[in-house]
Amino acid sequence: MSVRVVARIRPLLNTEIDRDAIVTCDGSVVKIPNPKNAGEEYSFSFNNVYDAQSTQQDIFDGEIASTIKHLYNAYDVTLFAYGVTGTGKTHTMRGGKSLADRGVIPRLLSGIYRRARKIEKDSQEETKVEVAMSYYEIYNDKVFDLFEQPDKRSPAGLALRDNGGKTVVVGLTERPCESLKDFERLYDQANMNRSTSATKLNAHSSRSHAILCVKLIVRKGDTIRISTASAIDLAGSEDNRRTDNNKERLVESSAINKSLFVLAQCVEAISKKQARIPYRESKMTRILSLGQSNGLTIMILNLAPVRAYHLDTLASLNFANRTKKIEIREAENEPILKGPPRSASTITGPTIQRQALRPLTTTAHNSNVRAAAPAIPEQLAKPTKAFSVFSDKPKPTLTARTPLNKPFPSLKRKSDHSSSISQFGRQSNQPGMTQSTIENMVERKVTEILAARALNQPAAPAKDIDDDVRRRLEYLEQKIDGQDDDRAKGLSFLLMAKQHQVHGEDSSALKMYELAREHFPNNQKLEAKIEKIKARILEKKQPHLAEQKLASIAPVHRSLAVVKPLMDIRNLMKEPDDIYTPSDEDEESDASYRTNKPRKQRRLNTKPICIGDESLVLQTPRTKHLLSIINSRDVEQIRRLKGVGSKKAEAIVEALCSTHEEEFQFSNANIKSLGQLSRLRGVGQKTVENWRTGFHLEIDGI
Ligand SMILES: Nc1ncnc2c1ncn2[C@@H]1O[C@H](COP(=O)(O)OP(=O)(O)OP(=O)(O)O)[C@@H](O)[C@H]1O
Repeated sequence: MSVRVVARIRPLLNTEIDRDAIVTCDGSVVKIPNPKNAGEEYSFSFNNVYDAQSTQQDIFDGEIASTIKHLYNAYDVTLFAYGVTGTGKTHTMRGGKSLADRGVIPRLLSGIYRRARKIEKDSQEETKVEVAMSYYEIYNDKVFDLFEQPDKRSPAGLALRDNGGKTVVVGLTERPCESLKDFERLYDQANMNRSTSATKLNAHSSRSHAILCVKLIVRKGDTIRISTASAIDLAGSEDNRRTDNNKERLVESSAINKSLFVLAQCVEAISKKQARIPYRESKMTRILSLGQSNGLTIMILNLAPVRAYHLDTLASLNFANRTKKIEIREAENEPILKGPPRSASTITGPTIQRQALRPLTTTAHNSNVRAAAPAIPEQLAKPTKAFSVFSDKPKPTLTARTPLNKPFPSLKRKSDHSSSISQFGRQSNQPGMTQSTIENMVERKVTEILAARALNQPAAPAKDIDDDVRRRLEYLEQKIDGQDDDRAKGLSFLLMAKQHQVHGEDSSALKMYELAREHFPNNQKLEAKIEKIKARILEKKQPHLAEQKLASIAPVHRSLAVVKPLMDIRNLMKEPDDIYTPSDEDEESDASYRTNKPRKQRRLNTKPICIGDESLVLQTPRTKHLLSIINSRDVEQIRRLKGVGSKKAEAIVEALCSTHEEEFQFSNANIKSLGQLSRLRGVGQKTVENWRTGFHLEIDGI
């Protein structure tokens, strides 16, 4: 099933006037004029469109009410509101205080409790339903628990971890909610902790993405079924040229724009079937993992009807158009069979519970049926990416199942879920899984798990360098490990600056470059960049200056001057960072290995240190650990590296011990670098990179 995308056009606000309205709808099609040619109209078709007269009840009845029964059938549900700032996302998701104004979240909860009471009553209390919630926000790319007051938050926020292919927030509070009243009290209280402020475009603008997770637990006899409804109110993108934002607002808004930019890139990559989807480039996209979760996903595209939003609205419509092509596999969560008596219920315990790791919109908690399958490690339940993309051509089967203007079709539960294949979680739904595929999968997972465990063992100390050098290396490594907060901040300003530049927002880009300045003092490239942008802004303000400048250029160079800005933009898109040049100290040794360039000789204490044929360069903990595994010559350890079976491990050890391997005749034939390792018989660069990245370092951002 594809992501269901519905649009909602908000009414005109008091400050807006009728004749400025440019967005209209016709059935399930949104229409908007071409900004360059008012006579031409663009049409965007969605699963449904709600016009300005639509009420909160209409949206709930049309889109959300039907998801309640899917939740009770153990499907996860993800709802998210997307749109420019001030288009009505919070109004749609949360809404106002009066009964009629309540948004989809309180209505969803109300429906969940109503059904719970009915199920409990009909089963004469044999079936029990419990509800728990967690609620957090992503503010300036940091995750904060909304059950914690802002002044008590740790400035670094909560960490994200990958757990069996799912992104989890570490240390999030989960609270049981026994009744709708309970929920409303907690929800209102948590919303007070949300980061909002007045901007020029919205008096109560949300400055963060808010993610509410409602966990539904249905116990019947020995079976427990858990599903999660995630409701996400994304912060709105905004054009800083229109907002007059001050420095703080500008930083917030750049973080919001950056995450939405990454989200758009993810959707673009998915729709182009690219192998790499840049989920990890922002916390929001990591958490949302659009297209990766099972169950139902509904995106509500909020639109303002007026001309002031013209270009933004077009951008949103284009984004939504691509999003609707993402296909998500529908899969219900497996039941958990009750094992030995539970020591304490996860829900009915003390009022506040801390979770070490918890899945967000995902199904991990259900995918292991331990009583039935004790021999399989639980990490095997890690899912593969579950998305595929439709082509633009409509597929008849899909149209039949997801007709326009119709809520979700009913989802049939598959009857063979308890077969042995179901131990593999989402994989169990894939048709045509042969025994050997399963075995390969098991082997791969076991290898990954063992490699991850191996990584947690302390690295073998390098015996072949003197203490002084080791101390120096350790100091430098610590510096890199700590990611030098200041530098990281500077880099994020640079990234934001570039994003603004790509969008042609020179003034905002300039502000960002200026903010980066204090983190990279005396950086000549940065200073030059700032000067260049200043000149460009001036040129825009005083075009005659630009004309004079152009006139003074020889004709052959003139065309280049016109082409150059375009090339600049292309280069910007290509190059991750052209300003920050890492110093010798913090450059990873792996860089030269990856680019195949001749290794730069690096200096520590001005003295080059040579071991064997290579200069000693800094190695990341990951690289060091990989080399220590290889140099152990232990088949058991090497076998655990990604993609290495017993046979390959033996061949590697043989190559290492071979007297013909002249490359490794130094220092007891230990491998000193990734480059050297890649030249080992039967290895190669790709394999090395695979091994290196195959480790599951449970460190945020790696
Ligand atoms: N359907 C609607 N009916 C009536 N008023 C609406 C509707 N949608 C939005 N509004 C009003 O428009 C204003 C902006 O809405 P809202 O705060 O929900 O926008 P938003 O998209 O969440 O903005 P931001 O991203 O800045 O948080 C509010 O005053 C809200 O009450």
